[in-house]
Amino acid sequence: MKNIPSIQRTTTQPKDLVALRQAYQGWSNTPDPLTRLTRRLSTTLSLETQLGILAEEMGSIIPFDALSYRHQIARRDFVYATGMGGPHRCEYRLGLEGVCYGTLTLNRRHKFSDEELQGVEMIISAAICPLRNACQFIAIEQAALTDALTSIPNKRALDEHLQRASLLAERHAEEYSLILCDLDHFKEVNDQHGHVVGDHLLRLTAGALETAIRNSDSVYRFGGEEFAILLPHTGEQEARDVADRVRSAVANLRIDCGGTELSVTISCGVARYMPPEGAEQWITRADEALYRAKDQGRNCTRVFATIR
Ligand SMILES: Nc1nc2c(ncn2[C@@H]2O[C@H](COP(=O)(O)OP(=O)(O)OP(=O)(O)O)[C@@H](O)[C@H]2O)c(=O)[nH]1
Repeated sequence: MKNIPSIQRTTTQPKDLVALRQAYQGWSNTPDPLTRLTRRLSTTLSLETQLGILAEEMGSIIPFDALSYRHQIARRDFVYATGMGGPHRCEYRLGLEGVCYGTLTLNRRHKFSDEELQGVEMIISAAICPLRNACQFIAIEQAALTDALTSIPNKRALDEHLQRASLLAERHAEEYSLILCDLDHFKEVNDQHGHVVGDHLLRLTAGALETAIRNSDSVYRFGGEEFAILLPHTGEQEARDVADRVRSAVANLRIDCGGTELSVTISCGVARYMPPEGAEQWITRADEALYRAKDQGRNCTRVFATIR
């Protein structure tokens, strides 16, 4: 027969198996602190868990009073700290192949000796690759939850947060409201001024929405020209006030289109979470309220009214 590769059977050499068994026993029972550290670090991609392991293994060799780590990953500050400080400090910028993966600081009441500092550096060298992997994992997770055009959380992030909000609302009898906002006649902006201006307007709108809300609220890009705002501890009336504030923030935006100034409006639909409905039904009710706002003239807010 043609085109069938011949498979050559190889036999395992008993001596290889013996060597493997010995290596495994050495590896699993190793008292070598660097092997133990890297083995433990390789079991997780959680940066927080890795830093806990690093602090434990470091502390068993070089005692310290406090260890802290700081890094900005995907526009967010990641901070880890354990123990209470001391006046003596050694600080390391963790770099690999020209990329920084955070700053590690150790504090102690007594000065670090040169031998101890060398020890810290050896431990960091062994830990840097797993730490880099954990940082990259956070960045990838963040990217999957972020809208590439506006850099605000995307629909996937909204779905996750709505699920959590509906659970919390039921467990703690807390009020949550959702606003869906949709730019009015956005197609005309694209048609008349082009997609570059349309994209710019979407970015400006995301910024205006973020500025118009409280720190505890969050904005998401829900779809093309549609945004969502999740408001914890907020009832219908308060949510309507926020929606009106958002509308006026968007109406105040101005885009210079080479001599002419472009301005836009946005319509908003509000729905308070009604247990025990799920996230999907909650969105559907906010969408119904938005549909009414569009249908009744745009640039207005409509609330899916509930009876308490
Ligand atoms: N520039 C740009 N346009 C987008 C993007 N996503 C969706 N759109 C456009 O947004 C427009 C939405 O149009 P419609 O759904 O008709 O809505 P509208 O023109 O805003 O009308 P109303 O919502 O009824 O007021 C379409 O032309 C899409 O192509 C994007 O990322 N960038």
